[in-house]
Amino acid sequence: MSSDATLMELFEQAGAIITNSHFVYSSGRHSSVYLNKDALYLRPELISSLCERMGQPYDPEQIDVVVGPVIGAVILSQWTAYHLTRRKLSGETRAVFAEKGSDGVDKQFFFGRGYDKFVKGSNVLVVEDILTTGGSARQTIEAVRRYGGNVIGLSVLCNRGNVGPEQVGGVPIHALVELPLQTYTAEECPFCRDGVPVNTELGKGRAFLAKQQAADAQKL
Ligand SMILES: O=P(O)(O)OC[C@H]1O[C@H](OP(=O)(O)OP(=O)(O)O)[C@H](O)[C@@H]1O
Ligand SMILES: O=C(O)c1cc(=O)[nH]c(=O)[nH]1
Repeated sequence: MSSDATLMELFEQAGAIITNSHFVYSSGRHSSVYLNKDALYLRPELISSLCERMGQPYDPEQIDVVVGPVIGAVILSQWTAYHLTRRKLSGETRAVFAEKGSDGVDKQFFFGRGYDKFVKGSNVLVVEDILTTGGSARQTIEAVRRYGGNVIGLSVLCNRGNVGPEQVGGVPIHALVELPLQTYTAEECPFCRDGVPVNTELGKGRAFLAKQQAADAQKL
C-alpha cells in the first residue's frame, strides 16, 4: 500500500466504493458516490494496516492521545494508538472518543467516561474516517481544545471534500486518500430533480425522506 491508486484499488476490492446511486450525507448534502467505511470496518486486519499508515507521519513521542468522534472513528483511534505505541520508546498512547448526547442535551461533542482527564494538557492526534464538509472533524477538534488538549494533527482515511486546514481550525491534515467528489445541497441536487430514488440503506437517506414526509404532511 503506497499510493492513492493502490489504496483506491483496495477500497474497491473491499466493496467500499458505491457509485450510481442517490446518497444523503450526515451534513445533509447529496451525491452519487458513497465511500462505505463500514465495509472497511468489517476487516480488522485491513483497518489495522490503514491505521498504521494514518499514524506514520507523526512522531509517536509527541502524541499522548488519539481522539476519534463516534462511531466509526472509535475503531480508528484504537488501532492508530496501538501502532503509535509500538513505535514509542516507552509508555503508551491512549485512545479516547468524543461523543454526542443521544438525548439531544449535548449537541456538541464531549468527553465523558473520565476521558476528559486524558485530553486535558495532552498532545492529541485527531482521527476521522471521511471528510466531506469537515464539520465532524472540526467539531471534534473544537471539543479537544475546549477540554484543554493541544491538537497536533488530523489524520483521515479519505478526504473526499477537498477539505483544507482552514475548515478544521487551522490543523494540518494528513489523508491516505484525496478523492474530490461532487456533492450538492438538497435544493440543487440533480438526482432529486430527476427523481432518482434516495438510497435508504447507506447514509442518511431514511432520515432525509422521513423529514420530507413530515414536512409534506404538515402542508396538507
Ligand atoms: O465531513 P462531514 O461533512 O462532517 O462528514 C463526514 C462525517 O460523516 C460521516 O459520519 P456518520 O454520521 O456517517 O458517522 P458514523 O457512522 O461514524 O456515526 C463520516 O463518518 C464522518 O464522520
Ligand atoms: O459525508 C458523509 O456522511 C459520508 C460520505 C461518504 O462517502 N461515506 C460516508 O460514510 N459518509
